[in-house]
Amino acid sequence: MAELKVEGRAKINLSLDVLRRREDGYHEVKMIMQQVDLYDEITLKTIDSGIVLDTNCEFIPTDDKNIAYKAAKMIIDKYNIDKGIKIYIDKNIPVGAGLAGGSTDAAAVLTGLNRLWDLNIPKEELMKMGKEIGADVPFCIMGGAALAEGIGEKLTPIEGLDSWIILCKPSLSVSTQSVYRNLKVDEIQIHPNTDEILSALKENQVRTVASNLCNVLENVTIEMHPVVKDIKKKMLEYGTLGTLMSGSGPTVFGIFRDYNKAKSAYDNLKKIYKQVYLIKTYNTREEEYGL
Ligand SMILES: C[C@](O)(CO)[C@H](O)COP(=O)(O)OP(=O)(O)OC[C@H]1O[C@@H](n2ccc(N)nc2=O)[C@H](O)[C@@H]1O
Ligand SMILES: Nc1ncnc2c1ncn2[C@@H]1O[C@H](COP(=O)(O)OP(=O)(O)OP(=O)(O)O)[C@@H](O)[C@H]1O
Repeated sequence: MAELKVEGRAKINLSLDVLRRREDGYHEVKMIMQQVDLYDEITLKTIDSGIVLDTNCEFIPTDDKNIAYKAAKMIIDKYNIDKGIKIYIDKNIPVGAGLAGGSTDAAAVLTGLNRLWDLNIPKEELMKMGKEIGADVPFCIMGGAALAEGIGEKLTPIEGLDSWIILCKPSLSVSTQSVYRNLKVDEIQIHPNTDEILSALKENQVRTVASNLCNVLENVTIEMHPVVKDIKKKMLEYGTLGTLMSGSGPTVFGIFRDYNKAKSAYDNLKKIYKQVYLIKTYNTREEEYGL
């Protein structure tokens, strides 16, 4: 039986601005997304019929509530596939962390099944399908780094950041919906300078990117979970160039140019927090794999 392994990478938000609340409850955003080299490994195996999902992670559903399952169902229904699929998710990305862990699994299933079953679905169509599953899914399909607008689905590929990243997640999960719900768009005090970050990225000016990091959801999550602020403080104490909460949180990332400084900060954070990762940004786009 045909089998394929696909990697689904996590993302961080170098900036996240919210422009307005829409009638449907979603928010119009303007954000800079960057993939990082922390990934779930998804194994896809063709079976006679049905969708079977299994994982090494006790915190995610294995039925149709798993968005990777939803992605497979969407492909099977839309393209009248007369086969089934067995999905195994080897999870490395923390769950409910602001790192698009679920979205990237769904994206990996969409692109993976397209390849496994030679469906030749254009990338734009896969991204459209992805948007129906979640706002972060189209970016996870595109990969690399992008300016994201609309609800996050209008993507412009950009020059990515080349640096070491430390991710530090406190032992709690955050519901993205509750963070957006608690955001008062009219009362946002400081908005990111998105253009400044974009031009710094073009020149690979890591320091300028690091000093302009800004996420308007950060204070909402800090209000609920002050530990996010503590981690940011520690990151600065341990020498990061800049630190920010990713997405709706609660994961905090820190940017480092120098590996030795990053390693020393990692060792120190590891003494306090359980989920700490030292990784690099990831800038290879999926076109380079011929997906
Ligand atoms: C916080 C980010 O991760 C930043 O990249 C995204 O904006 C959220 O992306 P996501 O988790 O893929 O979002 P979805 O799964 O589509 O939506 C989860 C919930 O977040 C809220 N949501 C999401 C995206 C958006 N632009 N506006 C919103 O208000 C909605 O209440 C929605 O019910
Ligand atoms: N394949 C999946 N991986 C992780 N979580 C999933 C998956 N499918 C469904 N979920 C559910 O989605 C919720 C959020 O998980 P996820 O890890 O995607 O959050 P996140 O990292 O905050 O994502 P985002 O940054 O896109 O908001 C969890 O409650 C989880 O049970």
